[in-house]
Amino acid sequence: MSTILQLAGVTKTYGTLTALDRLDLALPAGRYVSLLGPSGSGKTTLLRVIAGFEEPDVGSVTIAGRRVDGTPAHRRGIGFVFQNFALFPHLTVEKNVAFGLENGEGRTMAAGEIRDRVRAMIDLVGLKGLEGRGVAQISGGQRQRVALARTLVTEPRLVLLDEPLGALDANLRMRMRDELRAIRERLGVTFLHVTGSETEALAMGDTVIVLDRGRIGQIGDGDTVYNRPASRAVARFLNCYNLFDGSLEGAAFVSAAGRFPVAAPERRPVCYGVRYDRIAVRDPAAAPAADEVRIEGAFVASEYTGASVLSFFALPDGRLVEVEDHLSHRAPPSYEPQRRYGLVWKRDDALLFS
Ligand SMILES: Nc1ncnc2c1ncn2[C@@H]1O[C@H](COP(=O)(O)OP(=O)(O)OP(=O)(O)O)[C@@H](O)[C@H]1O
Repeated sequence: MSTILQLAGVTKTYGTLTALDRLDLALPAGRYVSLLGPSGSGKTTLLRVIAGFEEPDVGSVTIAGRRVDGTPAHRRGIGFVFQNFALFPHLTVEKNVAFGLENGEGRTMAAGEIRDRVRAMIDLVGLKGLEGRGVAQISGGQRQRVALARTLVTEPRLVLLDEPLGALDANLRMRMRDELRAIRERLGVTFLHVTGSETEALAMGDTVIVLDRGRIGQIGDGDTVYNRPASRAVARFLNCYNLFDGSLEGAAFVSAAGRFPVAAPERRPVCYGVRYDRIAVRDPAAAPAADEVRIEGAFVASEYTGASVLSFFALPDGRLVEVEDHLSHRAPPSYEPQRRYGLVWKRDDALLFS
């Protein structure tokens, strides 16, 4: 598979702050890539460096085999879609989409060809019939599609999307996720999509990149990142793991929450993680099976998140353990406030981080 984007040793500092730290990255062509990371981890800086709005202090940026650092943004063959997409309010949907083709540098496309390409793109993003509307007379989701069509019509090889769904309500956001994936597949280009939402990143990306303090914390398919986060920092960011700091003592990992038996680890772990949805809630009198780990916690509260229920249990030292019940698997749980429960998971479901 060919590489559409390659970064080698890219560093970007602002004064004493290192936003990107000797970052290496190679992206295969024709993929949906989600870029995820905590606030301040460098996501926007990375997009700006790729786009050419910022130059790296050190390192190179190569797009489709051509080194582009030092090349102005508009000559890099990249498209952008941002959250606050500024459409031209006085122009129609069709004119907005045509803008880049009619006004782009060095373009000499015949009017008929422009019209055909614009119409085809409007069709592709699902706006057929709205060509003549002003962009003030269409919905937020439709405006988002105009912004996308306007970018895609110039046939970029790489499209950078910075929180493009951030301004949409939850329902529309879900629909647009599917549409963005479908549109990308039809065009066969690479999308690099920055999102603050781990569920969005895991749901949308063929490849998921997690940035951690200006470096790649992990890159892999969504399943791998979700099931096997590469570090404590990545697991913490995914927001679906209970993490216990501690150390190995013989055949157990010992933390303030208890002694958890472990299989012999390769390296000395300093953190033990168990995913919210790997924990079963049992009667406190029930003994665990030989391959299970068990602690006790008092039920505090539950929170519905749509497809699942998240329940919080307080351990004796006051820290909270989170348990997720997927509603497709069973009826919603009902726990008694303050009552103590056994919290049980399989020993082999736990992850150790060194
Ligand atoms: N123009 C700038 N001048 C100074 N510092 C900056 C500038 N742009 C970004 N930074 C700093 O660089 C670091 C990375 O910022 P960046 O915006 O890339 O993070 P991010 O992952 O996109 O965060 P968020 O999710 O909050 O948007 C932050 O600490 C930020 O304060």
